[in-house]
Amino acid sequence: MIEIKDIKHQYNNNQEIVFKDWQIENNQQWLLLGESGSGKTTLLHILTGILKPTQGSVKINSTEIYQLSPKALDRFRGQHVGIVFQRPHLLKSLSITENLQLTQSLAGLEVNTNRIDEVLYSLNILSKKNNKPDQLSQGQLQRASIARAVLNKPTLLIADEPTSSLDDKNAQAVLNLLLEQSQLNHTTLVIATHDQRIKEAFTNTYSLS
Ligand SMILES: Nc1ncnc2c1ncn2[C@@H]1O[C@H](COP(=O)(O)OP(=O)(O)OP(=O)(O)O)[C@@H](O)[C@H]1O
Repeated sequence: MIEIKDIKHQYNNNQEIVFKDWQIENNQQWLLLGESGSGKTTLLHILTGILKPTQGSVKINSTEIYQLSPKALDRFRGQHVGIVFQRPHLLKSLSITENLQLTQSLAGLEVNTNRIDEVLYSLNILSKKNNKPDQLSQGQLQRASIARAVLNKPTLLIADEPTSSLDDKNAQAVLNLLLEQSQLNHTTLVIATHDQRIKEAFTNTYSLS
């Protein structure tokens, strides 16, 4: 289970942002909704261990993540949190497989090429495993970034505005991939968006006002 409690955050002297408590059961799929500037990215950063809030607690599988040392938190994030960014952010000088091997090593896990092949196969890009990122199409790159996010079977899979720059057909395809991959890997999915088109696929929503 993932739980946030009594969270408030204040950037410098700006107005404090208050987040209502949130409990997410394992394997649920949630939308995080909110207008521009309401705090979606801030909350995602707090949830993923990137930004320590001014107040409050975040528990992932009963670990209070902000009570971990910085090193332990890095490792915990590598093993328990997968993030799909708006842009892929893969290392250009490495092949897709090498990028994924790095994702395993940085999380303190053994390199497991069978697992890498399995994930690439499930996302239909196994044939690109030895290619560098600039040899992939945009759609294939997005699949590679989803592969990286689910590789270590994280407890929590987060996607920040994954569809906002896509046309209807591609937005639907990416949404389907995220839903499918979260089920396949038994991972809780949280998608932050203000994209009205994808609301129908979700029954669980957390709204920021
Ligand atoms: N590093 C920062 N320093 C100061 N203020 C910040 C910082 N990051 C965000 N803010 C402010 O915090 C508030 C919430 O920002 P946040 O980026 O979380 O919103 P958002 O809902 O993700 O917006 P969008 O949908 O436009 O990306 C905004 O008022 C923003 O100006």
